Amino acid sequence: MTSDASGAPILQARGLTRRFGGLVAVNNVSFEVRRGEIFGLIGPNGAGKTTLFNLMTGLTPPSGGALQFEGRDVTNAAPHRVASLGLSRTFQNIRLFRTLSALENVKIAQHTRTSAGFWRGIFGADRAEERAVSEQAWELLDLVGLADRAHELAANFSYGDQRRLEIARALASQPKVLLLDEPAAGMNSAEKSVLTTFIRTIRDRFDLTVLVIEHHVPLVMNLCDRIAVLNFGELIAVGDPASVSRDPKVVEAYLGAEA
Ligand SMILES: Nc1ncnc2c1ncn2[C@@H]1O[C@H](COP(=O)(O)OP(=O)(O)OP(=O)(O)O)[C@@H](O)[C@H]1O
Repeated sequence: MTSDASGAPILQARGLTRRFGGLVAVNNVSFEVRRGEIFGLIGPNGAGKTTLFNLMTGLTPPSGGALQFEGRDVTNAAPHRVASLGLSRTFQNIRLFRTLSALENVKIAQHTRTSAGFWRGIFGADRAEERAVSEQAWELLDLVGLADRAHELAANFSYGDQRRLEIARALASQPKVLLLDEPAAGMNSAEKSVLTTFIRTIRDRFDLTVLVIEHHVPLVMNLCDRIAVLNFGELIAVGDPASVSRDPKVVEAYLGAEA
């Protein structure tokens, strides 16, 4: 894990709250994420994990509280602003362009951050720019093990492969923080164990901070530097995997239910 000279957190949530009518999906949640760490977010179904990701990426405005990214207030920032500052994510329900190839999916994500823009991502930019974008896209596909299937339609990929393609696409925008919403969903056990190594590799290679929502507890315990546990919208524990897994509140709320 790396940290900047000041040791300041890269992300800081203070009292984040989101209500949907009478339901408090995220209730007064405060935590800090350190630069370079792999930070897990776990909790039972409906605990508020995805809502918290949506609050952090501007998809859902908070009902209360504040969020800082690298010391900047991003509490009410729109998704494109959050993305341009360096937060990129994948989704629990995969959001690929299903009728485009793997390569085109990655290229479009690259063009959303270049001056060329989204449409030139589809219709083509100038030669030099196109070559650079293409090289990076192939590199990312190679990294996620999909280079040999670059020209296949995303719709034809297995769940596991679609999730890897989503990660390649999220990396294409060169984020500082990568948020992964259930990256192991739909993966078999061999793919899950490869995933742990893979997430560590991309963290090191791209100097990333990684936040991960994941239901598969052994994977989270093995992968994460620290873990936050949500239950009914409230943060009930934050700490290293060993201390969190021993925490009686966690055992009762979540791990106990899994046993
Ligand atoms: N747009 C919405 N409108 C109303 N209620 C919502 C909305 N989004 C989420 N909720 C509710 O907020 C609560 C938290 O949902 P959320 O999806 O954040 O939980 P989660 O921990 O990600 O669950 P899961 O593990 O099942 O994905 C749930 O009760 C859910 O039904």
